[in-house]
Amino acid sequence: MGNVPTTVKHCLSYKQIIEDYPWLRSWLQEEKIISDHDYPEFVKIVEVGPRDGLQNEKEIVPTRVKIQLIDMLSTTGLSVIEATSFVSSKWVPQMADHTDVLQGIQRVPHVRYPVLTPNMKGFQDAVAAGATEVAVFGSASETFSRKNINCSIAESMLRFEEVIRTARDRQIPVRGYVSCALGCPHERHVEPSKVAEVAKKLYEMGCYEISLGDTIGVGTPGSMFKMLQTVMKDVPVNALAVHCHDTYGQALPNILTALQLQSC
Ligand SMILES: CC(C)(COP(=O)([O-])OP(=O)([O-])OC[C@H]1O[C@@H](n2cnc3c(N)ncnc32)[C@H](O)[C@@H]1OP(=O)([O-])[O-])[C@@H](O)C(=O)NCCC(=O)NCCSC(=O)C[C@@](C)(O)CC(=O)[O-]
Repeated sequence: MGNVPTTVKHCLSYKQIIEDYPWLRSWLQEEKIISDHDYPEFVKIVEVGPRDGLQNEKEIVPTRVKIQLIDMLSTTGLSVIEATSFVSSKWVPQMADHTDVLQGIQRVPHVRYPVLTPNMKGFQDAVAAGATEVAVFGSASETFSRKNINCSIAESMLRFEEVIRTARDRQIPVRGYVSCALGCPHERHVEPSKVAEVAKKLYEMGCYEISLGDTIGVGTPGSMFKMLQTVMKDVPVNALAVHCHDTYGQALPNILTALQLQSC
């Protein structure tokens, strides 16, 4: 079989391979590389545009436009819309109107509107503004952690632990992000084992879902496959999500790879 397994593992679509080489199906199933279904029957989309998109706009988008955007998104059938972030306005002035945004939107029943909270101050401000779901955001890269949230990975875990514990007491669900899951703007390569370590900590602390972020969009189907296979040993696959930036046009192939792994 030569190096077929490696080829297969890094291919975008197993469906095509099985059509071309039907005899491979049983081997792929035995190796748990595919299941009977090629994709999960249900895919949840967490819309992050109002937060992750608008936080990067050079010109600050007016609050009323943000509210209008979220209200329009609420009518599309999405079940989760990340609305804003309660971070320092000195660091991210684009999100300084977080309270007005959260209080200005028309909440639609069955749509959830989580917000980012990096520490207890962010959490308390978010709850005071009416947040009913929050997300903490860590990193698998030490340098990115310091540059993004001004603390080491270890320190961030202590901050998040307090946020998660307090949120649990108030029955507020917490989602967790791991940035730089497929590469870092400063350290370049990030070991999948480091991603798994941070993801596992967040999961064990009580995050109901861990979103693995390809923060700078350098991932490929191959690196996504390898990283997810490692993380899936430590965190149940049904508690994992991917967050793929499209910097080099690889977001959709990377998401497709993740979906195929999810259905294995
Ligand atoms: C995390 C902090 C707040 C720490 O900021 P810090 O400066 O280290 O905080 P500090 O504890 O030293 O406090 C300094 C000042 O900040 C204030 N402060 C302290 N906390 C808050 C808060 N929550 N909200 C508002 N103000 C806050 C605090 O009150 C104080 O005010 P001062 O006394 O100087 O007037 C800061 O580093 C920060 O805001 N960073 C911005 C991080 C950020 O928003 N990054 C972008 C989102 S992450 C991302 O995009 C990745 C993701 C999630 O999308 C996934 C992916 O793509 O991979």
